[in-house]
Amino acid sequence: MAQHTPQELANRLKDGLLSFPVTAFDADLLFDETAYRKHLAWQASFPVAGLFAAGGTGEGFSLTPEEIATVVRVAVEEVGSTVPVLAPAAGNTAQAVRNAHDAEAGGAEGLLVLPPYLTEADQAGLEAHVDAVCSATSLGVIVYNRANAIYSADTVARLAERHENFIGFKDGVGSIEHLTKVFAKNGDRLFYLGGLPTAETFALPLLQLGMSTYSSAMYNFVPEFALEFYRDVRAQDRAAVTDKLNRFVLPYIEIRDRVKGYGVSIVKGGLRAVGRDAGSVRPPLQDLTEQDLADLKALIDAHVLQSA
Ligand SMILES: O=C([O-])C(=O)C[C@H](O)[C@@H](O)C(=O)[O-]
Repeated sequence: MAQHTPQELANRLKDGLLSFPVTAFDADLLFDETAYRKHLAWQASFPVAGLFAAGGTGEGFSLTPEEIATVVRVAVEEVGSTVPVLAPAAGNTAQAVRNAHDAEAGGAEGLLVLPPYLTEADQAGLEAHVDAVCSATSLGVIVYNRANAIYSADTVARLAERHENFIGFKDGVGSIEHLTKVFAKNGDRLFYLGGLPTAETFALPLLQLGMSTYSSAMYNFVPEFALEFYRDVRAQDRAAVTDKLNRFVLPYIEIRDRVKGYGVSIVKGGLRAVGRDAGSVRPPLQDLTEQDLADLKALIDAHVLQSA
């Protein structure tokens, strides 16, 4: 049973950093519950506003619906008493609705609707997809605007009008024009979170567009740095943000961009580099090469851990 109403959840999430934990796998790439619990307990020992289990960084797209239900249940058991746990609603509409039911039964506080797989989709279809998820649950629902799921300002407004439990808009595209339209039309009815790869890169400019928070993948392995970065963003301390971008974030995305899919792999690489291994990524992703991992470790050692 959720402890927050959808509006309470929105209020809690909008003013703090959001954690998107990796899903730990063992040597056979099966869910490693012990390692996952250990990772979550560490993640929740810092002041984050919410924890999104089996999101993008959590390789939700590589998990079966049964695995997603298990991962979410385990996250709620492990950290749900201290931080709200949100679950993915992924894939086709039937699967997303099933994820919503499982999440509610497992004690999650909210849902993130991930883009459906493969097919192109336009507004009426996307609206029907989100309608189905919102109607299937009393949990707060956030849509992830990315890839084949681009929600127009009007679609967002209609969904917000119809569903009290529709609470948030997460963006993974970064179109200033689109975000301006969505925010101008929907204002404070929703909260807005940045979800571009390595969201720190865009956090300060997106704050001006109404995005008061973001999903931090790097929070997985350098939580104190990520929280300090978020504080600098919210204080609009441009000098401190620029210093951290130059020192760590921009060299980090240079490594991330060496191979497609490294946006997730580099996070598991970061955990390996700081001695908190959560296993390999599942195909179609691939692990960092030895050289890329060594470069990442040197970067973390020199510019994050030294100054922590
Ligand atoms: O679902 C997810 O993991 C994401 O939103 C992607 C990342 O958290 C992204 O914001 C990042 O890489 O910082």
